[in-house]
Amino acid sequence: MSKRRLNRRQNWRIQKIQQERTKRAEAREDRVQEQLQAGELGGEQMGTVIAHYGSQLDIEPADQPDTLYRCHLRANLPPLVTGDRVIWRAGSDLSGVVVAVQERDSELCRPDSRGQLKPVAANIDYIVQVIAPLPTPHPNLIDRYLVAAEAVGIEPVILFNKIDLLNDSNRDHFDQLLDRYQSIGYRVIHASTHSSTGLEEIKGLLKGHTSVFVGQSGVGKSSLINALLPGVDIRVGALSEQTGKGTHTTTAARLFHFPAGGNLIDSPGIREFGLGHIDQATLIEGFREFRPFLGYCRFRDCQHEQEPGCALLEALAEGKISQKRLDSYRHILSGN
Ligand SMILES: Nc1nc2c(ncn2[C@@H]2O[C@H](COP(=O)(O)OP(=O)(O)OP(=O)(O)O)[C@@H](O)[C@H]2O)c(=O)[nH]1
Ligand SMILES: [Zn+2]
Repeated sequence: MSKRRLNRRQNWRIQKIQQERTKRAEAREDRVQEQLQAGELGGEQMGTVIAHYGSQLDIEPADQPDTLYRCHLRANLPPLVTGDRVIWRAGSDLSGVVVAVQERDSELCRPDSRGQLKPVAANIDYIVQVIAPLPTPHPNLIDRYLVAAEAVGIEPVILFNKIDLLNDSNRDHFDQLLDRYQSIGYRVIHASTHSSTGLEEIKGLLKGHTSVFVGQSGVGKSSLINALLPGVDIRVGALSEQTGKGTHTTTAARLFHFPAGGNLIDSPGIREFGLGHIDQATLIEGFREFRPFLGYCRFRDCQHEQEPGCALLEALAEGKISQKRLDSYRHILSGN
């Protein structure tokens, strides 16, 4: 088949899918209108998006914790994500309709299958970056996560897990590494799920806030989450949904309540957050302690390499920023 015919055929298929989608949305909106006219819906109330399944959402009423209403969305609303705060109206049998969404304080985005950034969770207060003596963190990796958190304006917290694995040969290295972040102003918590160390401090920090846990594979995220959320098997049950084709595990984010207070939003996608592409301006501003010096170099296009009058190099000479962090910035910039 010619390329042109192939293209035409693809376009036709895409159009058809879009038409069907529109038709379904219209049918849903008709149903909502019917319910509204029949007076079947309760009054407006506040709620939170706990999870979403295609066109439907699980909404938790603000005054009825742990009860979920399977809701549709009014057609005029933008796509919603886990953590969104909404105004909704209850229908019968734990159903309902979302009628409005509140402005987000923050959002996490991930590239979709076509590489376009899409929000996956909203209203997050902390990005808890879990690191451990094993697998050994690459300093660049910590900085990458910090930059990613700074870029979305969410406070990062460094959770140093598996401290039971510290010994005389690695303790000094990690003390120095973490001191560096603490002196920049980041919160660092030491913990071990094996020896139940630091869990109370974590619970205290997370209380009253919504957090996500990120970090490389094997650092103990699941172990930590299971210790903080007893009774919820984070990897299985909670993340699966019933569909016509049987049960399948979705990668969509879900919000959980910690028994000690506060919320966790979790999904496999969120755990890997932060490793995507970042432009140069966002990258350098993501080094929090560099900010007071940015814009003060003699040359406007200063690359902070060896230029005279470089404010960043002066800050380095005066000990106001560390060589390690500057090296890390350069490494990430060069694509390493
Ligand atoms: N020594 C020690 N090992 C731990 C600790 N916490 C977790 N582990 C072990 O580390 C390994 C990885 O733990 P997980 O909780 O699965 O790590 P994860 O970060 O969820 O890994 P992914 O699911 O691959 O992202 C397991 O063998 C755990 O038993 C700890 O505090 N001390
Ligand atoms: Zn400079």
